[in-house]
Amino acid sequence: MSDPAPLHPYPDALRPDGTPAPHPLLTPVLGLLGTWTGSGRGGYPTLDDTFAYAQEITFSHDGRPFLHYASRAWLLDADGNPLRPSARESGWWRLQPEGRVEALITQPTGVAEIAVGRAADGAIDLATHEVALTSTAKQVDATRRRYTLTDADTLTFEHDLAAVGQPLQHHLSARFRRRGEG
Ligand code: HEM
Repeated sequence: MSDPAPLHPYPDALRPDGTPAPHPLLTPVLGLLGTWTGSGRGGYPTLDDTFAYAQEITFSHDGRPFLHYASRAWLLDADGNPLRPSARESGWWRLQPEGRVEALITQPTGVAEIAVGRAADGAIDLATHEVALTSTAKQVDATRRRYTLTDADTLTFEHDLAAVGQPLQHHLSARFRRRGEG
């Protein structure tokens, strides 16, 4: 008789040289695979102060031409200690020919973004195609996200935001190091 609760037979891979082999369309984003941790600073004209935060990001794949993306951030106090949980999001980056990316990203704040862009030469640039909001979400009109691999183990991130009546402008910048496995 078969096991009623079998392990998933197709676990996600966090490395380009793991199993399953990445789909060829993932070639322009292979450098992102894995878990990244780092910290950054953010702000917005509507906020009294800028803030410091830490963040963990994971990109994985299951052999098909999309990445699973998950991010969790937490705010830091002036001494760099955790203050409280902050933004979370997760989604799917669908890779198309010539490094074109279609990303679907959802947040627990009631925001669902579809972003489009391109991955090339270690940089991924995504801009909003459409935003859907739940009835209680804050107004978010657009974002722009730029990820840059400055070397194999270092990732930088810039995030611009058009929201709550403000035009597109800086919300976040961060720098991450690849977290070793095991
Ligand atoms: C690492 C990721 C992020 C961090 C650490 C972060 C942090 C913050 C913080 C600290 C605030 C001030 C309110 C509060 O204390 O919670 C804020 C406000 C806000 N953030 Fe972010 N955020 C992140 C990502 C995003 C993303 C991806 C979006 C939109 C797609 C976004 C949209 C907003 C909006 C709309 C506000 C409200 C501004 C206002 O009402 O004045 N944030 N964020």
